[in-house]
Amino acid sequence: MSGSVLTYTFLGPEGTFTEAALLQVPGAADANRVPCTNVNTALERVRQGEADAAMVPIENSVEGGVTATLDAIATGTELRIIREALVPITFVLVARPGVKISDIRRVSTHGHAWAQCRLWVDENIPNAEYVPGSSTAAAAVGLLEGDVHYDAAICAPLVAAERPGLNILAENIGDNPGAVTRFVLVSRPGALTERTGADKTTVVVPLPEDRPGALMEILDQFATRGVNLSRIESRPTGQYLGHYFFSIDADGHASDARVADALAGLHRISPATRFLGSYARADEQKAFVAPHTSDAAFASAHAWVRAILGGEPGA
Ligand SMILES: O=C(O)C(=O)Cc1ccccc1
Repeated sequence: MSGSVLTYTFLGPEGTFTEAALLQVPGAADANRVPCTNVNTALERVRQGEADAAMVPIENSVEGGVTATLDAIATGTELRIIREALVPITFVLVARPGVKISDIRRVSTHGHAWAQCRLWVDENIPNAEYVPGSSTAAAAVGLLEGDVHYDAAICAPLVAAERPGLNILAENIGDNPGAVTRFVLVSRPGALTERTGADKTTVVVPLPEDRPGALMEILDQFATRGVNLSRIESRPTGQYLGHYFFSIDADGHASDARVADALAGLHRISPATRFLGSYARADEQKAFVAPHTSDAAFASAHAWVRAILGGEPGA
């Protein structure tokens, strides 16, 4: 970190979809942008205070949760999501000049990109072997750097456009034309981000063990308070077989009474529940709030209970 210029880490190198997400953050174009070879390193630099925030992929409309990110923010020193960004995803197949589609034996890219181009690969290069890459851009740049053991890469159109040494062999090769990836900007815990009225709250809830109906109890905390969920995923804690946590996105902000009440309920059921932040929704969609779950309804209910406890006649 240097002076007032912010430092952001991201899953690099230059040209990843993650960098495109970072560039949506106001001021990021003029900030210090530090590419990292994996999500863990990007987050660790924030934990160590070497960067102000990290942009990392968290959820894909085709492939689902990005497990490396879900796991990295669920454990270790606490972090906070302060912002989200949505990036439409389109893929191209690139190779060195002279290489034809029929020459391709091995293809490298990020695992999520490979998973999203399955139909095109099966139809056009069915015998191609997959070589895992740390990112789409790293796979593409590798082709230019020489001694790699693959003949083609799948990456963003921008990477190819910026590098004359890469030939585009096929465009729009993603199986789903509407594919979108959601990225989150992750910082160290600090003041809660401001409520906008169109917010999202992310929590990690370890599932209490040997308790019938524990998952239903967790979901009930949201349901009875009229809080809609937009993502729920179970992940193994990695400690032993059968031990899981749930990673959950809920509509609303921790300062909304219905969300705060749901958080308190989660803490009672599972005291190791981790609050990962409340932040503005990228699509600016406001949550539907039923009258009986509004802030006013909670305030009136709490006042009524206080009156009872104070020995006043109940209304
Ligand atoms: O590898 C990249 O470019 C990334 O930013 C990760 C990724 C890969 C595939 C889809 C969306 C994000």
